Amino acid sequence: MDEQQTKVGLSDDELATHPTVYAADTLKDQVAIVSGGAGGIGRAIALLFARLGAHVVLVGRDQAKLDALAARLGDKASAHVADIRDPDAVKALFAAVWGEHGRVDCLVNSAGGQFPQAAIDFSVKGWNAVIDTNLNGTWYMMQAAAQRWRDAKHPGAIVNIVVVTTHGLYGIAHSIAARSGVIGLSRAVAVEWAPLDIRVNCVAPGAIETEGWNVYTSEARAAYPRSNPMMRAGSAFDIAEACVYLAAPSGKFITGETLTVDGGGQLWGETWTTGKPDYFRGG
Ligand SMILES: CCC/C=C/C(=O)SCCNC(=O)CCNC(=O)[C@H](O)C(C)(C)COP(=O)([O-])OP(=O)([O-])OC[C@H]1O[C@@H](n2cnc3c(N)ncnc32)[C@H](O)[C@@H]1OP(=O)([O-])[O-]
Ligand SMILES: NC(=O)C1=CN([C@@H]2O[C@H](COP(=O)(O)OP(=O)(O)OC[C@H]3O[C@@H](n4cnc5c(N)ncnc54)[C@H](OP(=O)(O)O)[C@@H]3O)[C@@H](O)[C@H]2O)C=CC1
Repeated sequence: MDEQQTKVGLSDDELATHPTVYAADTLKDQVAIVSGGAGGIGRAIALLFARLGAHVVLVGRDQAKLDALAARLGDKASAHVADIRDPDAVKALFAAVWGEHGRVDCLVNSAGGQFPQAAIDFSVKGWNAVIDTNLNGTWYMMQAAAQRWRDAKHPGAIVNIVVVTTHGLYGIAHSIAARSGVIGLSRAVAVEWAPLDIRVNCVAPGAIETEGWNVYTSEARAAYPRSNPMMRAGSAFDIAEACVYLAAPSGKFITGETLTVDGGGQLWGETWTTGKPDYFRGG
């Protein structure tokens, strides 16, 4: 953890007024569950989905954080505390939301994260914490959403926020493993759940400036904007618009796909979350 716990990324006011390509009624009357909904990327998603007409159910572990954002959004949002790693809590969440709204149209899984560390030093507990959060937790949410949609004969769309697993992100091998699992899982159930009219896609963000970056040192963070050919970081709003694209009718013929939003970082550039080892500096 860095000593500098600074505010990074766009403010709520900036997110709420950022120009968008989408029409104001794109998600009219829909209900969207957003895990990690009060986090950096999740709150951008929540603010945009609400702007486009959806009611957003914000999910996380911190009631006060969720309540603060829900208060800002008024009747466009509600706050539900749940740890996605607890399958019973996840079931209770879906029961409560269906009971309250009688529908869910979309699930965005943005809850997740990891700590940066050389893989060779991972403890069993640390490995399990990251796999449990990012793979198991995401799965509990996906399955609970799909079971409800099947039982109600209601169509649905899932968008899983993952990381770029192909190239260029070092120091978080546990998370790469978990997210590769989510991408594979999404491709598998995209087929199994097509008969249920459920689409499942992923968004893989590159370096997106959010408060989530506070788990990295200032040295590592300073290099992130130079980790792609655009030579800048992306914003949480870029990810929010990608999620709308996949969740809304614009994505109606897309399933099992991973949309990478990384300024080309998977093609050129490297991200060392633990600092670049001398070995790779050349010389
Ligand atoms: C461009 C860059 C890419 C950016 C990508 C992003 O995602 S940005 C957004 C990123 N946002 C985020 O990543 C935020 C979300 N991240 C998190 O909530 C946590 O990182 C979590 C996913 C591990 C969950 O943790 P949790 O709630 O389960 O609990 P816990 O904290 O108690 O840890 C459990 C165990 O893990 C181990 N361990 C943990 N830290 C370290 C460490 N520094 N060192 C070594 N090991 C560590 C340790 O074994 C610990 O147990 P111990 O030894 O304490 O008994
Ligand atoms: N920012 C970036 O550059 C990138 C981010 N990502 C991924 O995008 C997603 C969102 O990241 P970002 O918004 O930046 O990070 P944040 O840390 O800001 O947000 C993550 C959110 O997840 C919630 N969360 C974590 N664990 C749990 C849990 N067990 N149950 C419920 N909620 C949980 C946290 O809320 P609380 O702690 O209150 O429960 C937090 O609000 C993450 O999966 C991240 O790894 C991927 C690539 C790059």
